[in-house]
Amino acid sequence: MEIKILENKTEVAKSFSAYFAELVQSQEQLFVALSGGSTPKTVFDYLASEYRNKIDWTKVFFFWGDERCVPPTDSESNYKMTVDHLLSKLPIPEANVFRVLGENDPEEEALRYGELVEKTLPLEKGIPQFDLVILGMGDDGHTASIFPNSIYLWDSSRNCKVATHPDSGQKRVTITGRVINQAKHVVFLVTGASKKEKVREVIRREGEYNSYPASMVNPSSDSLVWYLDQEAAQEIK
Ligand SMILES: O=C1O[C@H](COP(=O)(O)O)[C@@H](O)[C@H](O)[C@H]1O
Repeated sequence: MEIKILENKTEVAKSFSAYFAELVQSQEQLFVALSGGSTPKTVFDYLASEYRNKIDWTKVFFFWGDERCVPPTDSESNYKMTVDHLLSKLPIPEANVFRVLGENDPEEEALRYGELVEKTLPLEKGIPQFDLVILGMGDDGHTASIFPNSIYLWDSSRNCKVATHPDSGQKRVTITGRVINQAKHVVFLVTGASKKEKVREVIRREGEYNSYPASMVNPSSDSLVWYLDQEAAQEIK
């Protein structure tokens, strides 16, 4: 595991964007699973303004690692956030964007999306292989939409499952552990002081770490990078 500690969210965005651009350049095509959350928003803004014309976006295929079960116009939608901050500003073909249909029945959509991922991506040991999975970590240690009270979803034999937010009861569609850990590269983007305790526990394997889904991320490729700002990294320095 590699840990990059940057000054602030903007520096995280800069550093990750440079890594992303290199990755696109090194491959003929790049299958990426995006996350929602606060840090990607800044990263997407940065990519859109600084890399709009520096990346061949026709080589990039966007999927989502998790989505809230709401229409694509809802302010809670991870897809909407990505459109507003990134996709609407890029010369990327519509056919390269594979959103989770959050407006559909959650169980049917989890099945459909899992099958879509399986028929579109290359398979490695029978499991769809993303080139890059981008993850966030919630203050409670959740990642994608696998929450601590439903950590069993991690080990599902399916590519996608329906998850339920523990407080709001909102349904989500999430990729499962087998897909995350099969990716060629996995990146965590985590910023802010509210994450510092879980960052320490997960990275140092301390306290209740094994009840946090984020601690199950361990790609078989061994390529795992944590992008942290100073605030999130306070307790591991
Ligand atoms: O609900 C979600 O939260 C996590 C973490 O988001 P953050 O705002 O606490 O950084 C995110 O990774 C996930 O995609 C999103 O749906």
